[in-house]
Amino acid sequence: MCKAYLVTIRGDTKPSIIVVGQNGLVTYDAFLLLSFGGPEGPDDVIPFLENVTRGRGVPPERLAEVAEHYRHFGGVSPINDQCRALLAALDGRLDLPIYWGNRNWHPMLADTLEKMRGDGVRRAIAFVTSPYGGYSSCRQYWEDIAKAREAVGDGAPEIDKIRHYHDHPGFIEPFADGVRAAMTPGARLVFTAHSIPTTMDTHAGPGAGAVWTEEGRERSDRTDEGRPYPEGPGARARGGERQQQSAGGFRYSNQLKETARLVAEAAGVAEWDLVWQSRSGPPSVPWLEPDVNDHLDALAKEGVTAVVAAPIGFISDHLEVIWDLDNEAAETAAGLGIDWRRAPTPGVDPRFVDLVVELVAERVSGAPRRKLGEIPVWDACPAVGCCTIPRRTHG
Ligand SMILES: CC1=C(CCC(=O)O)c2cc3nc(cc4[nH]c(cc5[nH]c(cc1n2)c(C)c5CCC(=O)O)c(CCC(=O)O)c4C)C(CCC(=O)O)=C3C
Ligand SMILES: [Fe+2]
Repeated sequence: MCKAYLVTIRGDTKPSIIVVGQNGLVTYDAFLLLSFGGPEGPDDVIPFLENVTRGRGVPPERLAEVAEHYRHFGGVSPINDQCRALLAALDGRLDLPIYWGNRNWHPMLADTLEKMRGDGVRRAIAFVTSPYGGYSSCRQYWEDIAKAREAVGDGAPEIDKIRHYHDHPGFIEPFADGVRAAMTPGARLVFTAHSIPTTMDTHAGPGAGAVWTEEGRERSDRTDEGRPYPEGPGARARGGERQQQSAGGFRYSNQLKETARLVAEAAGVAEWDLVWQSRSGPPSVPWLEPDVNDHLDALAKEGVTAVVAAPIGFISDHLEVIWDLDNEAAETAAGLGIDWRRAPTPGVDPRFVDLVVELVAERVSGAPRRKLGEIPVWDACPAVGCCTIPRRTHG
């Protein structure tokens, strides 16, 4: 016996019907892999970059620079084959038909939802290829879903998004193995993640989102989130210092600090840094710092001669990993006489593939929630003001 409820899902314009099974769980009839997308050839590069940066105020010079990074790889982003590999690894593992849609390049999410509607899919559970909260890594995907559903119109499938998994053992353990294998005595462990504008971080998660009430008065929805995350012994996480003075937000940098701490603990490494990479904004707009290249400079001055980098901001070897780290940062390190090693990303490590299967099971059959950290996670956005930011990231 099933019950139907009328609910409003975050980001959706219309209320939708949720079918809840006997056990009180929502019933899904499809699985959706939701990713960033990337060009698949030289002609795709510019239109892809235009999709990524529409309405964000990214200057043409920055686009030309990033286009050049893609051209080093024949205009092909590695992210698509990584999605295909994950889909192949999931084949036969889920009791649901599997679909794939992207934010910025084909297969575009709206086309996928159209196909799903044609196949009779009513409600799907989506796995997003970013483990973290924040505007770019979470809320923007909710917005993409809402926009794609609107484009498809009547009968577009309802989409729920799987929770953040930054502290799931299936994400932590592959990184920890890679770090353990790469560490040498005296090497410094340096975690990296995509930099974001500091305002995006101060507004990440519930707590910092000021919302307008019906009376038109501004108020803040505050929860436990928003307090500075305690740093582990020996840890020197950089960036996001302003959280000491503020009561809200910081879900992105706080989750990254937690991931870093968990990976370091699992790998048995006492001293580590968390720094940022792939910044794209102008100097006039503050983004999370220090940049990994500046940090290498500082480490060289401290006398560090070996670095192990672990790109915990990414689930697989995105362009940011193979260009910004494996080329740019590696070159910086070489110039400073630093021995540079990079730990692998999870990719299709069997534990990471199991993580996807497990997170689906969590939602469809109430399997226990496995998480190693203390920062709470939710199945849906908990607050109206979650991760709101100014649209323009470049001033
Ligand atoms: C937090 C975060 C993630 C992790 C979460 C997630 O995975 O979603 C991420 C992932 C990715 N970012 C990617 C590529 C790009 N990001 C850009 C621009 C930006 N990223 C930002 C943040 C993030 N980005 C921000 C604040 C901007 C400024 C403009 C804006 O506010 O949107 C630009 C425009 C040029 C530039 O400005 O650099 C490109 C081309 C690719 C594909 C890589 C591949 O092809 O393998 C992936 C996985
Ligand atoms: Fe990005």
